Amino acid sequence: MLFHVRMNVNLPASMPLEEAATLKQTEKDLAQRLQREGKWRHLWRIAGQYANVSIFDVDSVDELHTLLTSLPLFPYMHIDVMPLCRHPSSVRDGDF
Ligand SMILES: O=C(O)CC1=CCC(=O)O1
Repeated sequence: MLFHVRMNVNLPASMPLEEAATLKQTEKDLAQRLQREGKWRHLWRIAGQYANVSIFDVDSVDELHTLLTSLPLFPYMHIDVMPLCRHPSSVRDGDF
């Protein structure tokens, strides 16, 4: 199942820089592991914003929920999820 996910990150200004750096590094390590596993298929920065657009390929809504809520930055993100299905006019076979 494919999901389009938008994540807007909003770290509190009061957060110590070292704590923010550790959170970002932990997030990066997990995000890169999930990309290598094929779960996090696309990760794009939205230009000019501390936000990303991602495509996840997971087995269920529950798996997506577990994955998103386990992200180290989850407490500091606003997340919007859109489930995707195949467009009848698409020329791709789904393996993008
Ligand atoms: O910087 C972001 O958009 C939040 C984030 C998601 C994966 C990652 O490494 O950072």
